[in-house]
Parts: sequence; C-alpha cells; structure tokens
Amino acid sequence: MVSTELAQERRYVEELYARLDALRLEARTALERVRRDDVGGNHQSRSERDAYARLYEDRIAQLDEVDDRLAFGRLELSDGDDSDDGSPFRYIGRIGLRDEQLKPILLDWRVPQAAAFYQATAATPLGARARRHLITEGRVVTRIDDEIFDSELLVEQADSLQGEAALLAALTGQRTGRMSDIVATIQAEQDRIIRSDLGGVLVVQGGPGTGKTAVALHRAAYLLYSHRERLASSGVLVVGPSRAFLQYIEAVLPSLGETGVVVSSVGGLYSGLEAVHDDAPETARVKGAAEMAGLIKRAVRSRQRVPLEAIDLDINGERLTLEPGLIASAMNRAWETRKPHNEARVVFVKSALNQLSRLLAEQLRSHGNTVDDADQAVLREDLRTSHDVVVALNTAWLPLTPEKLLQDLYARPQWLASLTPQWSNEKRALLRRDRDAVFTISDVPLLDEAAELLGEYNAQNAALKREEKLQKKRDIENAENAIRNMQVEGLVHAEDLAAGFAERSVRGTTAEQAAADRTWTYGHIVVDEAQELSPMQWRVLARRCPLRSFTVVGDMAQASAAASARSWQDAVHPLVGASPLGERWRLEELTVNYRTPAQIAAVAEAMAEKNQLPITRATAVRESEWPVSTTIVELRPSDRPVDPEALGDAVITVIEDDRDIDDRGTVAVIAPEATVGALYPALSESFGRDIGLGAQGLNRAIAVLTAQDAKGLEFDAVVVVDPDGILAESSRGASGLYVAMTRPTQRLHLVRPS
Ligand SMILES: Nc1ncnc2c1ncn2[C@@H]1O[C@H](COP(=O)(O)OP(=O)(O)OP(=O)(O)O)[C@@H](O)[C@H]1O
Repeated sequence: MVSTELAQERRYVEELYARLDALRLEARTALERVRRDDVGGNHQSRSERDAYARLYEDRIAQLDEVDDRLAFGRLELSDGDDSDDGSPFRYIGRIGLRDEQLKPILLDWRVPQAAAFYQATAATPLGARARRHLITEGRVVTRIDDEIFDSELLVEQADSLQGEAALLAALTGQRTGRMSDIVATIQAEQDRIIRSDLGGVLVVQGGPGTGKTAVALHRAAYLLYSHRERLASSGVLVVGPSRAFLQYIEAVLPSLGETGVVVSSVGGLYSGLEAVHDDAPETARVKGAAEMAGLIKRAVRSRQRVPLEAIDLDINGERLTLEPGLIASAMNRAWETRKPHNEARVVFVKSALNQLSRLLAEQLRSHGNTVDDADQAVLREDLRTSHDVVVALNTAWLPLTPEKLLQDLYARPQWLASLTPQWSNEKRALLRRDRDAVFTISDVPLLDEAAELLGEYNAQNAALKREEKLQKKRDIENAENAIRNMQVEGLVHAEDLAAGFAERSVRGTTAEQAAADRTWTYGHIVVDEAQELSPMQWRVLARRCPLRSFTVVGDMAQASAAASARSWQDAVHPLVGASPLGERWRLEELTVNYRTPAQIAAVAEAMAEKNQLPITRATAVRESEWPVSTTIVELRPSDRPVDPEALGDAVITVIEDDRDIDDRGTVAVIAPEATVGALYPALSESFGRDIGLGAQGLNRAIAVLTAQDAKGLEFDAVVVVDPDGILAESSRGASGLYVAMTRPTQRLHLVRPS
C-alpha cells in the first residue's frame, strides 16, 4: 500500500517527466525543421543554420542525460518564505524546468534558491521547514526520506549527515568502473566548496574518499552555470593525473548537463602530444624543478649567437665582410620587440639584410658602380637567397621547434654542460637521452615552456592563426545575428543563448577550439590529484589561466611524484607567488570519508602512521561487514626477490573467494610496478576477458594496476599484492601503499609474501 505522500510525489515526478518529454519532442522537431530548411548557400546563412542545429543537438543531448534521477529533492519553505507562486514547496533536480505557462516546476540544483536543500540544518534552517529526498528507480519514486528542521531536534541534528538513507544507499551501491554524480546527496561541507566564489585559487585538502573529485566536478558544473557569460566563451579546463582517471570521471559532467568542458591528463597539456609514460623518479625530479625554466630560457638564448669573428660572404661573386657588430645590432633590434625567439627572428633577419644590402651597395659604389633604388631591391633579394648569408644568419639565430630544442638539449652533453655550469655530471647524466626517444609526461611542461619562449616556428602559421581569430570573430557576429532572429522562447535558456550559442559556430565549440590551441587561456581551471604536480607543471597551468581562477583538489599525504611539493603553500607558489594563505588563495578541508568503510580506513591509517606519513584523518561514514583479510604466501628461497608467479596462485584464490561474495562488483589487483607485468598473464589465464591491465581494466570486472594507476579510482574490492614491495618502490615513503589501501568501497585483501 503506497502512502498518500508517496503517491503525491509519484504524480508530481510523473508530471516533470511528461514536461521533459514534451521539451525533448519540441527540440527534436525544431532540429528536423532546421535541417530541412534550405537556407541558401552563403557563409552567413550556413553558419547560422549550423549554429541553430548545434544548439538543438546540445539541448537534446542535455535532456537525454538528465533522465536518470531528474528530480531528487523537495524543500518545504517556512511561512513567509513561500515561492513566488504561493506554494511552500520547491522541487530540486538536475535541470530547471518550467511548465507551459513558464511557471517554475523544477529548480536546477545550482540556483541560489536550491542551496538550502544542501546546507540547511536544524540549527540553521535557511528558511526551510523540511527537506525531502526522493529516491527513484527509473522514473518512479520508490521512497521518500524526510528531515524536519524542528527546534527540538536542534542538538542531535546539527552535525548529522543529510539525507542519511539516500546517502548510504548511494555509498553502498556497486561500483561500475565509472564515477557517478552525487548531485542528490551533496553534503553541506561539500556544497559550501562547490558554491564558493569563482575568483582566486581555492585549494581543497582532504583524505582519501572525502569526495574531492566529486566536489571538483560539481564545482565545475556549478561555475559554468552561475558564470556562464564569462566561462562559456573562455571555457573550463579539468586536469587529472592519467588517462585511466579521465575515463573514470568522463560521465560525471555530461550527467550534470555540461558537455563543454575540456578534460586533459597532465601528459596531454601540450597540444598534439599525449605522453603516457614518465621518467624514472630521479629524472622526473630534475625535469620538474622550477630551475628548468631558467635552463630552457638559457638554451633558447644560446641559440642567438653573435659570431666571434668577421665572416666572409660570397654574394654572386662579390665578396662582403659580415662584422659581428652588424649581427649584434640586428639582434638588439629583434630583442627590443620582446617577441619570442622565432617571431623576433623575422625582425633580426630583416634588420641584418637591410644593413647588409646598404653595405653591399656602398661597396659596389666604391668600386665605381651606380646603384639606384631598383638595384637595391635586387641586391636585397640576392642577399636573401645567398647560401653564405643563410648559413651566417641561421648560425646566429636558428629557427627552432620546442621538440628540436629539447632533443638537442638531451642529446648534446656538451651544450647542456655549457648551460649548467653549476650542475654535477651525475645530475646532467639524468637528462641524457637519444634524439628519437619518446617524450615523457615530465617533458610536457618543458615543451610548453619552450613553445612559449620560441613562439610560432613558421611565420605562415602565425598569419593563419591571426586569420582564424578574425574568422572566429566573424562567426560570432553571425551567430549573434542568429540569436536575434531566433524565436524559441521557453525552449532555451536566455543565458545559454547569450553566451554559449555565439561560440558554437562552424569553427567548433569553445571546448574544441581551446583543446586545439596551446595558447588558449581558460576562465577557470580545476586540478585534481593536484598534490602530484611539479613546479614546471604548475607553470603550464598558470599560463593557461592568467586570471588565476583555480580549484585545486588533492591530498598531500597521497603525493608520490618525485618532483611534487610538500605543502600547498609551495605547490601553489607558481600561481600566487609568495602571497600568504587567505590573500590570493584559500584552503578548505573535507573531513568525512564517503568511500572506505571504517575498519579499512583504520588499517590504512595505522600503516601510514607507522611509516610517518602525515595524513589528514577523516571520519568514515560507515562500517562494512568484511574485516580486512591477509593472506601470507610462503616463498621458497629460490622465489626471492619476490617472484610474481609464486604469488599468482594466492592472488587467484583471493579473487575467486571475493567473487563468491559478490560476482558482479569490481575488483582491483594493485601490485608493485615490477610485479604487475608478470602477474597479469598468470591472472588472465584464469579470468580471461574478465580481467584487464591498467586503463583497460576499468571496462572489466577485474583491473590489474600499479598504485600510480589507481590514483583517484575506487573499486568494490581491492587486492593489494606485496604491500612491502609497493612501500619499497615509492620515492615518497608510504604514499603509494596508502593510495592502494584506500581504494575499496567494501573489501580489502592483502597478499603478503612471507
Ligand atoms: N555527498 C556524497 N554523496 C554520495 N556519494 C559521495 C558523496 N561524496 C562523495 N561520494 C562518493 O565517495 C566516493 C569518493 O569520492 P571521491 O573519489 O570524490 O573522493 P576523493 O576525495 O577524490 O578520493 P581520493 O583522494 O582517494 O581520490 C565516490 O564514490 C563518490 O561518489
């Protein structure tokens, strides 16, 4: 028997879905009409039609994405706080909906009026009398869960979790290998961070499983919604540690109705390259240090060289002497422009050729020839194409690509030595590599730094880019015309139109343009697992957001990268300089662990403390019914150092036992780097297509990973293989093992060689 209240909510939610379906149908019909309409052949009308079509496509995609859990809450307002229409109820959902009379029937979770749904407590009810969570299956409300803000409950309720039943249902649910949004159960401490101001650098520190990733992504969606005018045209960049991680989070923003965000791994921050492997820690530490910026600068500068002696040139049989002073003065002219190397080189060459042609003319005159203006132009051309002149000017100022600069730096020890007189030979040797070695994750910021100092290699490219920018401006004007002609009231939000629509012209969305352009500057950047970033990586991000509007989330205790900082003050230095906390950057903490059951968190924390890892303790919201299991594998002397195959059988048994408990959940096998490669074939013999290595494993029931790969991810069960091996291989103490042990949502198994 369904209670009257539940029946009422069912009816209300049915109406919301009916409205959603109607809007979807309207958008589909409008899209078909636009596609059918013959708009003629000129550029402007095509651009307009494409812009319309794209707008409707986006709208349809957005309406499709929000189908699941369209509405999840209701606020009952106190007397005197009624909504404009006199009703005491406000329904909260993934998007805002209005009925045919344009009366709001569902509030987008991001509007200010919805904040009370997340933040109200009995102590500070924020104008609400009660909060109701609507728990749905498909489109049907199956349960309602009420919290009454009654003054008598004040003491007990002030600190309690909101919507506890809904929250626990979300937390104990099986994991799929993809993160889902938490919009229905955002907690008050998380909501305050999500809705924090756009400006400045916001650092969010929290232990494992405290929802940092979830909060960062919801904040991106919130900021895009609330600051659409500013962010729609400049875009938001989300940076994560690895491809596997990006795959893990990829569904969250679309499910929140945001598709225009650029998502990149740290290895993908230099356009045209997706570095997936990193150097050994000692090399990564050298490459990541801030002093590399000075080295790259010196390397570029050393490619601008005044010759020590005069050079004899042969210009079509005429001998001419090129004095070092001429080169020096042309260089000064080029430096005065303050342009990057390749762009300033154009000025250098022009100035050198001008001076040389004057010299040549004088010399010819002194030999009794007449040289008029027309002859002067011919002389200039002769000089420009003369082999000797080309060699002399290139030797003085060579055009360079970032790739070539870095390859030379690594492959020419003498040149490196001349640029690093203070370095030891051992330190220099860490950078030594062949020219054809692939670039690593640590090379990415160096390439970007070099690109910044070198500028466009090819003058034509620079002109092309300028033309593209002009074309974009024209496209925006066209799209604005389309906006003026549009009659789609009620179908599309005015904010979407005003800011988002203009950019979605034939040249691609803001996100597509931003991702393809190294010099693009974003309106906001979200950095996840930010504790891992090196000073050089921070410099790349600082260049991408000159306004310094950042959300930086991470956990210092989980830092494992050799070049990463030891404190947030040091980490954000490249963004805010020496500004003290509270001036240009602020710090928030998350204190509740939503992922790991208490007994697993306790074991992980005890291990961290035993190994002097400074951790931020968080309160786990739940227990699980399974204690941490430990399997000891007796090794024969011949199996040492640990032979992965000797561990294989034990790991297989542990996985099989775990699958007996839950054969549909996700399992991660986390092992030392040296073990993973050998362990995987043994496991895949037993589990076949159910098992995958690295990022591929996220699509399978069982993933085999290193602690590094597992950063930021979570699984129903985790098997940590050879914990001491993981401990030993990390350059930052116990952080890798701490990451591994804090990935499970239900069960942790340790397999230890004896
Ligand atoms: N308010 C919430 N409601 C429901 N689930 C939540 C909530 N907050 C966090 N979670 C869930 O808790 C888990 C951990 O969250 P998340 O991955 O964001 O933590 P994290 O702090 O980034 O962890 P780590 O530092 O280990 O990467 C996720 O499954 C997330 O969906």
